[in-house]
Amino acid sequence: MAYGQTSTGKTYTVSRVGKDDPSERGIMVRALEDILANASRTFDTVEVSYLQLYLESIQDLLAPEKNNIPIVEDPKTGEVSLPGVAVVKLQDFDHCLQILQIGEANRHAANTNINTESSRSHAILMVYVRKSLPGKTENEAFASTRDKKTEMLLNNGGPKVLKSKLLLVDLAGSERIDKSGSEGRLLEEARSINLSLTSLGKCINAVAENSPHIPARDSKLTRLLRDSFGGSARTSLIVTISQSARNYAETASTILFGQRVGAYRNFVPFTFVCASFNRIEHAFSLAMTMVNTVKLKEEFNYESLCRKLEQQVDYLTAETERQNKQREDDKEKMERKINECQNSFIEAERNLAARSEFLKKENNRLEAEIKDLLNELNLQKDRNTSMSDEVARLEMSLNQNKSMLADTTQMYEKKITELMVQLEDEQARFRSVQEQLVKKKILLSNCQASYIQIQDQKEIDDLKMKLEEISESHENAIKKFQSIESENEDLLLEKEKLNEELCMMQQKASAEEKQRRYVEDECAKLKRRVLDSGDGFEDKISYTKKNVSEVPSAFEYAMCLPKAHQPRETLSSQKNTISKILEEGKIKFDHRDQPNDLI
Ligand SMILES: Nc1ncnc2c1ncn2[C@@H]1O[C@H](COP(=O)(O)OP(=O)(O)OP(=O)(O)O)[C@@H](O)[C@H]1O
Repeated sequence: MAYGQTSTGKTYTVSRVGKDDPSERGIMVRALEDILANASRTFDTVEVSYLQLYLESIQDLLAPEKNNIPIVEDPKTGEVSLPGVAVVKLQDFDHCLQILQIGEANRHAANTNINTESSRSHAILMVYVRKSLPGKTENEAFASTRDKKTEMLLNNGGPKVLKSKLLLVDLAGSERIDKSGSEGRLLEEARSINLSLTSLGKCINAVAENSPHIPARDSKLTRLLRDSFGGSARTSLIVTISQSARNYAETASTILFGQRVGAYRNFVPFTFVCASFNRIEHAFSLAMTMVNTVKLKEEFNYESLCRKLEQQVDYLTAETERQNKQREDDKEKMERKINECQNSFIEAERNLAARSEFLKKENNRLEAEIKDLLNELNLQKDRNTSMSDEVARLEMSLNQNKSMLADTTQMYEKKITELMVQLEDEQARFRSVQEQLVKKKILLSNCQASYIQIQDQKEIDDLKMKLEEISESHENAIKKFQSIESENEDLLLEKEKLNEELCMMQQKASAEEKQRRYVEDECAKLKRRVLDSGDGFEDKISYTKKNVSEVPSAFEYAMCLPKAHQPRETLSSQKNTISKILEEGKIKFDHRDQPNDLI
């Protein structure tokens, strides 16, 4: 075990790997080198585990993900084991260096994580050596390498295995908490380290005093080292001390600890290593010298130590005064800063109040604006409703107009049919008049023929008179026929006009239908936009109104309302013409009924 104040060279002495320079190697490497050199590759195994104990938690340095490893003690043998911890079998010395390097790197990484160069954990290298001892007849080649003990075991019987364990412990540095001024996590670490070191000291004291109870359960460190106290175990301690006068108190307590351990009966060599020595070999030689010296206590000059301690007290008092003064200055500065902060706080509060006032006003204004906008929206909604009513009314009137148009068209068609019937009647009557005319012509020619035969002048005169009458009536009939023909032509023209008007009206009706659909679409769009937002609603309403206002004039035109006088006049003239024709037809009828001799 290496024990000593922090930064006095424990890690330097114990754990350094010194891969490239053998003189840089610590005790761990040197011990393993020695063990491997004396082990048979065929029959012996050398295994290692490398752990660190930080804040009462055991971490595997060869598999750092394994943390908080439990300690198990065999109640019978008292052997300590760590289930789950990595146990690596060493192949050769190079492999051993690799393993120790890995352990060192993981310990360094752990220290960096807790942001310190100093080791705040206890590092423990466990070396398990198993030496196979072949039976008497086996492998005589190894006879020369056997020592007395082996020989003795062999003489006792068959093959055996010699088991041994070496623990190399780099303890965390002890420190005086009041002096180091550690706080927070550092304080917690220091407490944990000091606690474990104190319980280590207690255990050693107990062993030294041959006490029946060893308080090994007080800390994990002592539980881990449980099987190293007493029994067949041997313990060596390396004590590291600082050469600085400032650390005399710690140095003294470290040496006292070493002295206690020195009283332990199983203790083997007692070693001092001083960090002021540059080479470890020098330190060892000094240690060996120290082993043979008398009690350490007698080595000390307490008067000079006392003087030096007094000097240290003076220095510390001056330092305390200096720090107090600096604290006073800092306090003044802080008070000034607090005042400044208070002023700026008051200013900020004032600004906040002004800002809050402004925000209140702004809020009121916005609320009023929202109210106006809501009113406007309601107004727009009303307008929208009235627009919808207007659209519905227009739709209704359009439907009515449509039905009226259909009625009018039907009426005109009926009239046309009637006029056609009348025309056909007139044509039939005209044909009968023509037939009568032909008959009368024949009659006239017969009369002329009979006139030649009539000698009587009177008869001739009568006949002449009758002839003249007949000719006259004949001419009248021709005239009437011509007038009927012209009326017939007029009627045909009238019919064509009516057809044209009907076509026009149908076209206008379809145009109106389109107009109506367009208005409906516009209304639907407007409804949708009104629902989405009230923006631009006024413009759309006026646009729609304009479009809608044009609709009735087109209807009026299409439906022959007051603007369209022409078709109505045509209709009355048609009626007149038709009644004329009917009268003429009646006259013809009357004529037909007259006796033939009168004609
Ligand atoms: N014998 C020595 N020769 C030269 N340098 C040394 C010697 N011993 C220690 N040092 C140096 O002193 C410093 C502190 O040593 P080290 O880290 O080994 O101390 P420590 O006791 O392990 O400290 P801690 O307990 O805080 O981890 C290191 O820089 C180391 O190189």
